[in-house]
Amino acid sequence: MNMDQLKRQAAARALEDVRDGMQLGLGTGSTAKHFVELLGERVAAGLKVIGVPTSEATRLDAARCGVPLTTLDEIDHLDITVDGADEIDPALNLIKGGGGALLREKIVAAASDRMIVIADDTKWVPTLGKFPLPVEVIPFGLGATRRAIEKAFAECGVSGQMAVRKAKDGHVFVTDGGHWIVDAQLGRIEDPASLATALSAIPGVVEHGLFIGLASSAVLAGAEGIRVIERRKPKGD
Ligand SMILES: O=C(CO)[C@H](O)[C@H](O)COP(=O)(O)O
Repeated sequence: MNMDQLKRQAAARALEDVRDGMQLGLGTGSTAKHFVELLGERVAAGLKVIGVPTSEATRLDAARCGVPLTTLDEIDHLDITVDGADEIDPALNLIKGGGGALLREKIVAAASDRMIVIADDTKWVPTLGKFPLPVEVIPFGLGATRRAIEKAFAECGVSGQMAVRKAKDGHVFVTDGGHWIVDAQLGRIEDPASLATALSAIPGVVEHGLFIGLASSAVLAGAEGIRVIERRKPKGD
């Protein structure tokens, strides 16, 4: 089975949790796209759901697949968000943003009762950080923001090259929100929660790709089949 078939399998497994009447967050990326397509087939067969897309790309895909859409201004919560990830650790902390949609993805995930992460099992890692960490920034004052990011990295015991993301045409990649992304090659992030807090405190940082405590479960498809991993909730949660 190739990688794309594994992604579709993970998406199909997540779809089993979707019930009539649910309000869904729709993720971004090649795995989430499978979910949107499969959801569209169920909608065509009569399933009643409504979705909030996490990017303009997903909005177009969902419309093409006949999935009814709304916004977080029109509804007050989401039942489930189904989204992909670039890395998933055993605590179900994530690196996301490889597709550049991290800001809307995090807003939508945070507005959801549950977030199901769908992926092929190559995304499962013991420690986050091999995948470059995306940090979404305001273009104004980028030099100062980069220095503040470097300081936050040093305080959290990580370091690595940073580069402003470029689009395929060589121009700077611009997010749906009109911001830029700095990708940081950190290698290993021993304490992702502390790094997330430090990055969130920097004025020019709009958002970062560390998703801490947001994923409820992960559906991982691999050669040996599908594994569903539930997040262990901290006491009192
Ligand atoms: O965070 C994301 C987009 O911002 C994606 O979910 C992540 O990059 C995984 O993408 P794919 O399913 O194509 O591997």
